[in-house]
Amino acid sequence: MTRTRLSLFDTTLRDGQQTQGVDFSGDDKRKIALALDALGLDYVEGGWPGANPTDSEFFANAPVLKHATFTAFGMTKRAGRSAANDDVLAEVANAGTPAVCLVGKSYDFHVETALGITLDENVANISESIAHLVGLGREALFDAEHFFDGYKANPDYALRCLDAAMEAGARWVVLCDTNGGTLPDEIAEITGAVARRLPGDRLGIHTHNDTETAVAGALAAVDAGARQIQGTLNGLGERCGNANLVSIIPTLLLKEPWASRYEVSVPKDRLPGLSGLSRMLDELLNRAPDRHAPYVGAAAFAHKAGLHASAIIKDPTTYEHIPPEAVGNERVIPMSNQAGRSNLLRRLSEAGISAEKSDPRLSRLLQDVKDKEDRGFSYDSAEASFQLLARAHLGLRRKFFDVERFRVTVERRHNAMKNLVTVSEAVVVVNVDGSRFISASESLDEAGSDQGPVNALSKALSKDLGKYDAAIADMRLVDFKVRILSAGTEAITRVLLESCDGEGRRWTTVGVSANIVDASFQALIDAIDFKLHRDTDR
Ligand SMILES: CC(=O)SCCNC(=O)CCNC(=O)[C@H](O)C(C)(C)COP(=O)(O)OP(=O)(O)OC[C@H]1O[C@@H](n2cnc3c(N)ncnc32)[C@H](O)[C@@H]1OP(=O)(O)O
Ligand SMILES: CC(=O)C(=O)O
Repeated sequence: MTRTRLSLFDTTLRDGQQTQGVDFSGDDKRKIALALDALGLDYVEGGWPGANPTDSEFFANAPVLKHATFTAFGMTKRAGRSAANDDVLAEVANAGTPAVCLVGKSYDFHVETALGITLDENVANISESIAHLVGLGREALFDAEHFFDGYKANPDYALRCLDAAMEAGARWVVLCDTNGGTLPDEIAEITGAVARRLPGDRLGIHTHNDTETAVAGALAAVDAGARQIQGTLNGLGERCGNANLVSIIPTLLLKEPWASRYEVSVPKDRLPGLSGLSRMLDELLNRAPDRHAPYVGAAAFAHKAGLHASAIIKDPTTYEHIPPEAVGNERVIPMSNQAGRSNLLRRLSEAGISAEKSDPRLSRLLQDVKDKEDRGFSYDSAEASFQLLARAHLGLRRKFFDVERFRVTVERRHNAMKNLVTVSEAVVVVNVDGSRFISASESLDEAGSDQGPVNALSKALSKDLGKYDAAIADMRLVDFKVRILSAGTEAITRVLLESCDGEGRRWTTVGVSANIVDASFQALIDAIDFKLHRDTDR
């Protein structure tokens, strides 16, 4: 069967940049554009030249893409001037990209209310803007803003706008569900109606995730005749985001009937790079990756329940829709109160700890995990603390250091500049091989900002561990989560700490106590202990 070619258009650097809280630097943009190109996307939209200095500079020093068509974004010209004399359009065209995508109105309400011009003027603006770009030798794309809402209100006018773009030479006209409120069945119905008028591969789809159906809407549009999908990495985008290409790409390559019906520019053998690409974007944005993201999330192949884990060990296809390696992810069998011996054995083997299934210590370990989870511990998240607990039960836990005592004080005082500051001070006394080390630290960073009591404790604890100083020198805390839980009639605090080392490895530890500082200290000790076990066992 001949497969139909779909075009993949990435707008992470434009619509993704419209996400609240996302602010790419020029360097971020370059890294992302090159990574998208390496994955094999057809188009990389870099932003809006002229809209802000970062985008202008990015286009002035454009990355050299090997495969993708580098695309600038802009809007149709304003009424009352020619396309050649519109300064906003001129900046977009002057970026010199091989392709330009222009957004334009296709909803009569928007033309009259947002632009305040006549319906005919808007059609002329679309037509003249696209013709201008084509005259400059550029490939032109037309993003028909609010197309679905416009079609429902006035189908003749919405179609007239598309026709104007097509007749002026647009390579693609893209139906945009700008407000994200159209559900997949309606997207399919309207896209189908348009596709019957515009056969061939010139119709695209651009969905937003306001009803959490952006991916489903994009796929429904393809089924109905759209041949280009616009989307973003990790579903970034205005408000609730755009269609997530990190979900769409593996669906098109691995799922039936999509894989047999359609062909995309991303080769299947590059899919294992997808999880890394998704995490790289989060890293650039300094965001914790979504653990539950389909395909690429750390929990996307985590099998928590005992029944699942037991079957997975016999055959992974029992509880997995695809092999995790296909998208560069990995299987995880977490430990928790939902676990049985199968989870336990699998988890131990992944940690490089061997044990016989009949070993009676395993039952005691399993019971201890369940008892501790009942008291608020969470070994499902805190894999490193689980490994230390398992080592303790199996007689494999080494004693690197002993904490004799610690003290933390929190003080609000005036500093030398007469400003009120809150400062925490911590003192920790540890024993290493019979030698006693006393360390003190305070919570102010180099800029004089208070980083809190746990930071002071962490610095004091890692300040002097004698012969282990070098082994923990590259360690840092990257995430700190606190949750108040109830255990019986008491409120207790659970602290989850995520640590990282110079090689980029991350691990999570847990502490539970009625006292937040004590809970944090337990998690800190586990974090250091885990690193020492791992690095000194290598
Ligand atoms: C659906 C989408 O997501 S489209 C992408 C939207 N992205 C962005 O807006 C991000 C980048 N935008 C910007 O930096 C700025 O809005 C700029 C530089 C483009 C324009 O800035 P300003 O000239 O100050 O205008 P402002 O942002 O206040 O308003 C937009 C103007 O564009 C006009 N406009 C909006 N869409 C169109 C269109 N398709 N064609 C022509 N004009 C349009 C509006 O009517 C408004 O003009 P008015 O104030 O004279 O009514
Ligand atoms: C063009 C665009 O981003 C939209 O209509 O949503």
